[in-house]
Amino acid sequence: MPSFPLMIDLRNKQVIIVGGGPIAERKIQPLLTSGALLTVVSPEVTPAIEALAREEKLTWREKNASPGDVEKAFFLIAAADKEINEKISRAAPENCLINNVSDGEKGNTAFPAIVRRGRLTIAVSTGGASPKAARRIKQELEETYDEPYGQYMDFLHEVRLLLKRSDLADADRHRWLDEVTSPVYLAPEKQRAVLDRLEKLLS
Ligand SMILES: C[C@@]1(CC(=O)O)c2cc3[nH]c(cc4nc(cc5[nH]c(cc(n2)[C@H]1CCC(=O)O)[C@@](C)(CC(=O)O)[C@@H]5CCC(=O)O)C(CC(=O)O)=C4CCC(=O)O)c(CCC(=O)O)c3CC(=O)O
Ligand SMILES: NC(=O)C1=CN([C@@H]2O[C@H](COP(=O)(O)OP(=O)(O)OC[C@H]3O[C@@H](n4cnc5c(N)ncnc54)[C@H](O)[C@@H]3O)[C@@H](O)[C@H]2O)C=CC1
Repeated sequence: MPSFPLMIDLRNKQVIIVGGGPIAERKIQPLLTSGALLTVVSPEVTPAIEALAREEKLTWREKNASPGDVEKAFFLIAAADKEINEKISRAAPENCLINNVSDGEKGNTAFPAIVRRGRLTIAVSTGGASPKAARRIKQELEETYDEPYGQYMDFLHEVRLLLKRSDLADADRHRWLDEVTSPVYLAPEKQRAVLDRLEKLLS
């Protein structure tokens, strides 16, 4: 499927996961911090999904999926076996986002491999060519964009907010915004120096 990458706000949206095996468990993982209302419909679930249900991080409906379970879905993840996935996908509302784990072409969304460093998100998709290659490329990116990038994003955010509030000329603002994208500013002491200079300049 020709696909378009997009960041989605899932807060308070109904996300229904049909099936509770290891693949459902893997798809649920990045959704846990999305603010979505997660419901798993499956007669059996993995111990990790059961634990999430106990912790009230998701709702578990302990049953075979039926059309009524997905009628309010904003996003359906069909993660049971092939036949069930197809049947339940047909019951989803029009315009529902659908991820079909047994046949990507039968849904309208695909999970990328994800690197997260605070506000930085890097998503890798191979368009169904090779999920294992997506994983390998993700691992390479994890080494390049390592843990300090999370804190660095907070610094960039702070700089940008300060500049937005300033009455600096556009050209000067852009000069600052360019300057701080240099990896030199991954170092907290360099960040401090920039923030001090900016605060003086803008006060
Ligand atoms: C289309 C897509 C739709 C979707 O599921 O969203 C899809 C579809 C399918 N995957 C299958 C198999 C495998 N998927 C993985 C792994 C991952 N699969 C992921 C995404 C996607 N998988 C979407 C495309 C993304 C892209 O193309 O880049 C990742 C990136 C994200 C995630 O799952 O979170 C995650 C790695 C994440 C990470 O490590 O970070 C492994 C590797 C392993 O498990 O070791 C295998 C076994 C090896 C193999 O088959 O290649 C099968 C056959 C099922 C069967 O055999 O029945 C189908 C069905 C089909 O081909 O249509
Ligand atoms: N997209 C991907 O990344 C990948 C997809 N797959 C595919 O994912 C699918 C699921 O894989 P696993 O989790 O390993 O399988 P699994 O067999 O361990 O899990 C299936 C789950 O579906 C539940 N289930 C069975 N009947 C149901 C019904 N009527 N309604 C609701 N739930 C029902 C079962 O209780 C179980 O929890 C397989 O079809 C496999 O081919 C496999 C590897 C990767």
